[in-house]
Amino acid sequence: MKKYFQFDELGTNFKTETIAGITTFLAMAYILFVNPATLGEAGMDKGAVFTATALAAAIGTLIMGLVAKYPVVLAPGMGLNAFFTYTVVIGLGIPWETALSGVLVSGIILVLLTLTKIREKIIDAIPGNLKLAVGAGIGLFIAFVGLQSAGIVVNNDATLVGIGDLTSPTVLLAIFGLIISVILLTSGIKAGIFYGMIISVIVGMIFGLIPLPAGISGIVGEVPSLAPTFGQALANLGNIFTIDMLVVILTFMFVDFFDTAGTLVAVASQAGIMKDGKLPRAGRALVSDSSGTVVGAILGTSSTTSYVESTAGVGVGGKSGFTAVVAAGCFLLALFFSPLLSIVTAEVTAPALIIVGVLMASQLKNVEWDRFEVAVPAFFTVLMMPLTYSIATGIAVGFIFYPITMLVKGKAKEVHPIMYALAVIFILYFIFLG
Ligand SMILES: Nc1nc2[nH]cnc2c(=O)[nH]1
Repeated sequence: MKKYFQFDELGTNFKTETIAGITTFLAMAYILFVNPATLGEAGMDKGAVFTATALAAAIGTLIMGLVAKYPVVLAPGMGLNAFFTYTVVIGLGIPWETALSGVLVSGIILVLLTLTKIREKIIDAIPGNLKLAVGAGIGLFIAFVGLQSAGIVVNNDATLVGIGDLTSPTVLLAIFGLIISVILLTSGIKAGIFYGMIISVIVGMIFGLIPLPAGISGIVGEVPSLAPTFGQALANLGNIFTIDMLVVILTFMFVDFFDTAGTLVAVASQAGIMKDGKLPRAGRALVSDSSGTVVGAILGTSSTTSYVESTAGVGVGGKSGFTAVVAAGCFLLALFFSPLLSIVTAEVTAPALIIVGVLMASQLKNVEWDRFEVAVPAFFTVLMMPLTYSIATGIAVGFIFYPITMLVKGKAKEVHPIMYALAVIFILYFIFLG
């Protein structure tokens, strides 16, 4: 095993890798509760989504650890679960079953694009600044969703948004959870989000905002049935042939594509496994990521993706695929803790959304802001995602601005032909569908 995971070459060992795997798991365990809460709003069965989330995370992560041998942990992403629920199901009125078929198709296309090496070519064609901006913009979008679900940001008819009722007990509980998580993370406790949630639940129970669990059966229990969601993605494939679904599938693909590219580079650089500025075994890592999406869609969850929180485990020394294998084991164990779903409410999960926003937005530091021709498309990509409540719109606006500013700056040759093609596609998208 030591040899398979190249412990000696990487300068790591069994104990460090195990601690790293547990650390990353704890840093992202919130998704077990946040994902059912978010997809539940789309009408999906929360128990089934819980099981699908844990299994998709475990299977995707196991493939990443064993095949690509990266210390990267996967789970259903918070950018795309919000897009799935709020834009696709609630906004466009598409049934969740059909939306799951869209996730499945996006995953299959991504696997095919990777196997044919087209995916790596497109990743190379997109300027680094825009890849960073997409990741950061998704972060802002997630944080905005979190602020709303906490009741901290609310509708205002004059200004569109405003501050919520800060005397409401549930809003106060969310603010308390946010502050506690921030304090823990700032003190260097990697699982700060997770511990913050536990503390909020306890405080919520003390103040009567959250029901007490009924003994041990309120904590540990049977694995919830997958029956309500399993296979729906396959059964509804016939419903995806509409223009709306075409745009939805392209968005799922695009977002997963950029998010994964940015996250893999960020985690691999931190782990010191980049070679000559490139990802070793890039194809394997990308296929592992997309396979997670395919498996997850069949089980019953929105797109599975590589998590920025993997940096938590890498921060404590994780370097090999064994870190991922340990985290995958933790997700399997977590399957037995579904009764906790009823006590992890929106006020408890909202801080997680807001803090993941901070983690993802940190990529902004690497954007070349002093180059105006780059700053403009990067800025619009980031800003338009929360303001239009659409990740796709953010990507589209940024990608339309990029060739324009570069052309005017006399740098037309630096823009890859794929980028011109994408700009035209996005302009057509706004004309005909916007
Ligand atoms: N990269 C990434 N990390 C996450 N952590 C939680 N959600 C996400 C996501 O959608 N993408």
